[in-house]
Amino acid sequence: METQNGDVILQNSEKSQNSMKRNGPLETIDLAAALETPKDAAKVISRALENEGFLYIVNIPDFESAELLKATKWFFNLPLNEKMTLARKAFEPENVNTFRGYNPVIPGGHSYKEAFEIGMFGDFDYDKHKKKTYIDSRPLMRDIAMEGNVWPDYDPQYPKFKDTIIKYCDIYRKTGEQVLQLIALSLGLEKTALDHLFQSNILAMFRLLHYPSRVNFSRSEIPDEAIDGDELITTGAHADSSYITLLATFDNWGLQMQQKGVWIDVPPIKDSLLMNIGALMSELVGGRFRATIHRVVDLGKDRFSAPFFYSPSFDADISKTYDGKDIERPGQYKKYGPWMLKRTSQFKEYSSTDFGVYLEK
Ligand SMILES: O=C(O)CCC(=O)C(=O)O
Ligand SMILES: [Fe+2]
Repeated sequence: METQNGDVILQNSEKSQNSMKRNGPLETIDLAAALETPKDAAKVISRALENEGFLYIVNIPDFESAELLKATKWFFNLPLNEKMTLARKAFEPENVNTFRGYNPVIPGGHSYKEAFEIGMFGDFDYDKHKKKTYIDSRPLMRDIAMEGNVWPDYDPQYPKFKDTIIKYCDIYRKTGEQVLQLIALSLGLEKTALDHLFQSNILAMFRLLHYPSRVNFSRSEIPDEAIDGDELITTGAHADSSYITLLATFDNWGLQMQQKGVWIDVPPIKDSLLMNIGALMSELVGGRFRATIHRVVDLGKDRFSAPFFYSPSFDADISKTYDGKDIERPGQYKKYGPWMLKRTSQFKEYSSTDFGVYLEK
């Protein structure tokens, strides 16, 4: 397997010079070239999303994964008590940030990771927080979704953390905007046809991840659900929820995607972002594109990654497919925000979060 994987990574780095060709098991698009020849890139995107459901994006202006990795490692290296000052309220009841911030490792599940999550609404605003609307003493979902970000204290040893993260939010977001237009083209629409979903106040989420390894744990400390044959799982099999996911895996293996029921390694490619789509985007395109199931396995060492979930505005209308057919779904949510919060509240990390009982539809 190692030789085979080694071959794949070699092919990938060779081919990344050469845009829009088949790239080992996955397609690649060159983002800078896609601006020049968007129709060609759109064809690659639709072929990839109809088949594997994953592709690489390379040649992303200003994207240097080493810079982002440095910031990611710096954050997770902070002492736990410092990180806990940024923890979401569910993990640290004295804190006021409910939706964005730090998620510590939760022992005992297939998911074994810590995360720092950043949204698109600037810094945490304590005055706005105090003015939140409550119904039966529970905050409105809309207010939670638009919560700002908490940041670690300024560190003169590494003053660039916040600026670097904001810079990468911007790079990912621009990449998302460009990819969305390529997707619109690939559906035979005008390139700006889907832009209205992402007009303002987008609920995109940037997530830094650190997976500590459990390989040296005793068997009794590892839950059965984290074991699949020889593999130790650190993020269980799932499809992403929302629209477009852009993922930096840095130089790490560990990501596996399911193809025809078989788990396939997704090799790292330097300075690339992996792209896949979530279940909602799959619905929006009438099932034409796949929201591919994937998981992460324990590599026997610390693993870092940085996904960005490029998600639309709270009020984006999710009731119809791109070609105007009604979408039937449990709960009949018509707007993205309530749908997303309902879905998020079902995840273990959010099980103790109060998302409010007032479900706008
Ligand atoms: O860490 C990774 O490589 C993948 C993470 C992932 O699938 C997710 O956060 O949805
Ligand atoms: Fe995922």
